[in-house]
Amino acid sequence: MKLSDVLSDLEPLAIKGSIDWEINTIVYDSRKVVEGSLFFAWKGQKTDGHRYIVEAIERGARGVICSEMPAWQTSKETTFVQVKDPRRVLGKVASVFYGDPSSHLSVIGITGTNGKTTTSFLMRHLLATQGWKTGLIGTIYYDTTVDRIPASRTSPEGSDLQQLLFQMLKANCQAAVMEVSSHALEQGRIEGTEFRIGIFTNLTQDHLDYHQTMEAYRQSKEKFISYIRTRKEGEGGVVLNIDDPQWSALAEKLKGRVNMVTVSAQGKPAAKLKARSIKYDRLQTVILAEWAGQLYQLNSPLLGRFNVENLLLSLGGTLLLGIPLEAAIRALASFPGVPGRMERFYAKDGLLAIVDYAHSEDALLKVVLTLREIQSSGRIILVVGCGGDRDRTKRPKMAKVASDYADLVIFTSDNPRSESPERIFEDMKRGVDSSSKRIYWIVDRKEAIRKAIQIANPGDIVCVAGKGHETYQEIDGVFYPFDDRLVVRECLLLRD
Ligand SMILES: CC(=O)N[C@H]1[C@@H](OP(=O)(O)OP(=O)(O)OC[C@H]2O[C@@H](n3ccc(=O)[nH]c3=O)[C@H](O)[C@@H]2O)O[C@H](CO)[C@@H](O)[C@@H]1O[C@H](C)C(=O)N[C@@H](C)C(=O)N[C@H](CCC(=O)O)C(=O)O
Ligand SMILES: Nc1ncnc2c1ncn2[C@@H]1O[C@H](COP(=O)(O)OP(=O)(O)OP(=O)(O)O)[C@@H](O)[C@H]1O
Ligand SMILES: N[C@H](CCC[C@H](N)C(=O)O)C(=O)O
Ligand SMILES: [Mg+2]
Repeated sequence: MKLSDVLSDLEPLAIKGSIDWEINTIVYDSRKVVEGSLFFAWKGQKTDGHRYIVEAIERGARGVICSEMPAWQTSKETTFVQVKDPRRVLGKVASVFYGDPSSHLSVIGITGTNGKTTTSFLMRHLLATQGWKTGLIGTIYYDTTVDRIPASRTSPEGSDLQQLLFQMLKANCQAAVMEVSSHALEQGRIEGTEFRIGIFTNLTQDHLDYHQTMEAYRQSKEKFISYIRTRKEGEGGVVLNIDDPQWSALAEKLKGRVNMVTVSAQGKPAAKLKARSIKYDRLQTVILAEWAGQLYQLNSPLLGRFNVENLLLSLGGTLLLGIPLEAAIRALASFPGVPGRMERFYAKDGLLAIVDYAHSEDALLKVVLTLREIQSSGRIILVVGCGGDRDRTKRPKMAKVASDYADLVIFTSDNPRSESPERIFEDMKRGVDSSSKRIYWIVDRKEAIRKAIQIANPGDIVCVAGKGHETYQEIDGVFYPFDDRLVVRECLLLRD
């Protein structure tokens, strides 16, 4: 494909050089440039991509898309196209370059603060059991059904996303399930992608380091609506969790304009799909759900009331795709779970340890409330920390939830990144009575987990929250190997 073929999608402000040459590949990182690349340069938070234009040209970039034309001349023959926002056009151009893959796939996007990964795994499982070959893009990995690569971010940059969708199409996938983060919506990473279904989980505090206010955060999530295909009659649709006040307001706004399935784990009468009763123990959850005036029993190995929300949302997605509800409900019983989400481990003496990914106030609250409900007499021992270089205001709130609801808390490190763990502790201490005898502060996460499992009695539950599936501890730009699940297993063995 030639540069001239994507020019209208670039919405150029100015062009210097030839547009009559074949694009080999589309790149936004100078370190990945190869001969014949079209390099996109934008001003980021850490650095300015324009600084790397020379390097990109030296590596073989044939064209540069930038927001500021360089003042200097290159000795090589390079085309410069000036656009208003290079990042926002990246996805669109890449979608044209890769043959508009999303228009040939049923793309199901999931957004919201918590539950995206869980709902996306559920959705893929449901589609797979109906014989749909389905790719997956999200926090844990990108799976094209041919390749599975660990994810660097929840929602990939525009050109990476289009390439993944293209590979899924090449592998004869019918569908792709994707987590859509608020960062992606804000930065336009999903430009050029057409979604058949959009699922909205919930909206609670997170990422205020990036969005500053909850209103800005909400607005970024709401942008997702405009990417959902509603052109043809009966084509696209949205699934909204109306237990969340933000999404129930959105449901009102969208009424009559798009196909919609509203769900409620709290059994709200206005919801189309709602839980009428929920029972669960340490092993499974049993839900009586109502749809179109009929009751259905749903059994799931997933633990926790919050997972009822995720289960109903995924069923809502399959309903919009025309999959019979009975078949989907049957399939849910065999769902194997999500790595690092309420993942259970047992010691020989019966001690239950749970590894979970709760790293926001709401998620942590939902998790400890679940543990309270399944715990009969023993204690809840919680190991948790707060991430560095992330929303500082959630730290005292997370610490308060931990100390209010758990019997014993060991606060520790969770990816301190460029911050000192002690300084993160200071922020957390604002939410708790740090002199409490029920609270320990141990920077070394391995030590913290070891202590929790060591002091636990067989009837207690130890919950290690925040890192879930992660296999590293990020300190000062270095990713040290670290896996809560491995450490927990190791410590449980030591109890024998
Ligand atoms: C806040 C944010 O979204 N940051 C991402 C963003 O950074 P940025 O635009 O500010 O870019 P930058 O690092 O300043 O660099 C500017 C440009 O120079 C380029 N560059 C840079 C160095 C070089 O040698 N050559 C070069 O060309 C970069 O590729 C980039 O195009 O674009 C970069 C390139 O794609 C990402 O690496 C970076 O992710 C950082 C690592 C990150 O931590 N992002 C997190 C917060 C994130 O995106 N999270 C969401 C939500 C998670 C969830 O809730 O599930 C996600 O979708 O993962
Ligand atoms: N529906 C829900 N409501 C509240 N909390 C939830 C819900 N589903 C999951 N959680 C909690 O949030 C944690 C993260 O869940 P999950 O990974 O599914 O969400 P996510 O939206 O993908 O998160 P992230 O944006 O960090 O990738 C879980 O480990 C659990 O503690
Ligand atoms: N997507 C989230 C993941 C947080 C995971 C937690 N372990 C942390 O590092 O805070 C983020 O990047 O903010
Ligand atoms: Mg996720």
